[in-house]
Amino acid sequence: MFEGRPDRDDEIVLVGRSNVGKSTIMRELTGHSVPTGQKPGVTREPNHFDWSGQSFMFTDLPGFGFMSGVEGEHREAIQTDIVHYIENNAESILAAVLVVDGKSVIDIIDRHSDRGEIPHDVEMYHFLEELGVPTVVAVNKMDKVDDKDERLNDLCDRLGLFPPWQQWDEEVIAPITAKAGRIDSLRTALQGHIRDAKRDELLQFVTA
Ligand SMILES: Nc1nc2c(ncn2[C@@H]2O[C@H](COP(=O)(O)OP(=O)(O)OP(=O)(O)O)[C@@H](O)[C@H]2O)c(=O)[nH]1
Repeated sequence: MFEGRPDRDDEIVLVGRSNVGKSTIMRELTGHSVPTGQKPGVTREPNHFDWSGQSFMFTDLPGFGFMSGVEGEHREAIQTDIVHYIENNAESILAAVLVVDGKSVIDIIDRHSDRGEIPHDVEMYHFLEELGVPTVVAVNKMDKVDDKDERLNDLCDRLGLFPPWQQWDEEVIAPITAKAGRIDSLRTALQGHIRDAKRDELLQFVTA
């Protein structure tokens, strides 16, 4: 099990396959320097970061899926820990960011579907939906994608969202290039979810 969660009322979690750019996004969002690198699986334990001036924290969860040098069994255990972490802290999670690699996400999803498996990204998206955690899908590495609209429509299709993707823009689907600091759509989506969550909290307070 993961240990040492700081005592914060609210948090935003980042999940995604290894090497999709979660650490890079975290650095862009919070300004904190985190280990990033070519080697998949750099993040094995949750990393918690404060967002300057905010009362909540960001939690970068370990990458799931393939990790070089990590045995299948250990990989499974990390995945179980991720699911438990989200379940146990669902009450305090304001929003989740599911990060995917825009360049490879459709190929990876389809490869697993073709084998009769449920792709991790799709499973995670539905898991978060079932828990009622507002989720933004950050489609990273868009600098490597030529056919942006087609790719994003395909992704909507695989996640069970009706295309065109533009109707989910800045709420569910956020195309970004974290490496170049282009994450505005993610910021906008998160701000919207934080506002909604805070509004619900205040509503509960006045109706209690
Ligand atoms: N082309 C491109 N590369 C990117 C982008 N964002 C991140 N990368 C690169 O992708 C690689 C992985 O980035 P990380 O931020 O370490 O990924 P991670 O998801 O934290 O990886 P794990 O720690 O393995 O889970 C690095 O080489 C980054 O420079 C992007 O927007 N475009």
